Amino acid sequence: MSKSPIIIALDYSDEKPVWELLNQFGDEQLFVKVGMELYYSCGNSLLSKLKEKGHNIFLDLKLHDIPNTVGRAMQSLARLEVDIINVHAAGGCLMMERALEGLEKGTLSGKDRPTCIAVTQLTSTSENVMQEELKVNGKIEDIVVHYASLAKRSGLDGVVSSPLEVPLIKEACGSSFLTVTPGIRLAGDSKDDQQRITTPKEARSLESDFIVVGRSITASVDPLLALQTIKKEWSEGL
Ligand SMILES: O=C(O)c1cc(=O)[nH]c(=O)n1[C@@H]1O[C@H](COP(=O)(O)O)[C@@H](O)[C@H]1O
Repeated sequence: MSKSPIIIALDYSDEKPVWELLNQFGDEQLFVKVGMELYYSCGNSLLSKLKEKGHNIFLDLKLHDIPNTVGRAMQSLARLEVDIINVHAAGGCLMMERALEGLEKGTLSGKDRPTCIAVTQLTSTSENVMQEELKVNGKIEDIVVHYASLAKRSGLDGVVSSPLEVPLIKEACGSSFLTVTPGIRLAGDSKDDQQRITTPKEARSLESDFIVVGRSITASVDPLLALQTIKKEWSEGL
């Protein structure tokens, strides 16, 4: 089964709106993202139901702790058999290496290890905030590429970044190093709290592997039309 390049962020705090949204897409097998808000409310039972429906899952918990804790947490999470899982690259190489080891240990025999990716700089972070609040000096694209290189060196499969940084990441880490890119908006949509954004078409042109889309679908008056528009734009971005 080929996985959809469009990952729908199910940013809800209970199950009801999840099924109200997904029912609008009929029997289509989707790639969905379960983040902290939904996972902390609905837990593993929801993941099982999503899998039963044939959906692919990105479990977005953005682990960031000491290497031992992250490694052991990943060992537990591996048993959930999700497709993608993530950490913060800011935790450093040892933490990312332990994350991967934990995932490998926890993956049930005969099953695939979840793809493990690292968040570089959140798409809600502007260069100014990164420099002034986080006291990370440099240009944001250089920092993103640096974190991507650390993730690659640690053996991870890819990173989360804005589409804007994808060409530089691919140049530094190779074309097969995965880029999963939130910060996606259709023309005319509100930026909300996002800072580094593109349209789906621009993201494809910049060679993102996957786009993560939340509010452009979930807050739309017509989520089905929004998804169709995103798919059309994606196909035009080649
Ligand atoms: O890891 C993520 O998925 C993520 C990383 C990042 O840098 N920026 C980011 O927006 N995300 C997630 O992507 C989704 C974007 O949602 P919208 O802004 O509504 O499209 C949210 O669920 C965020 O948690």
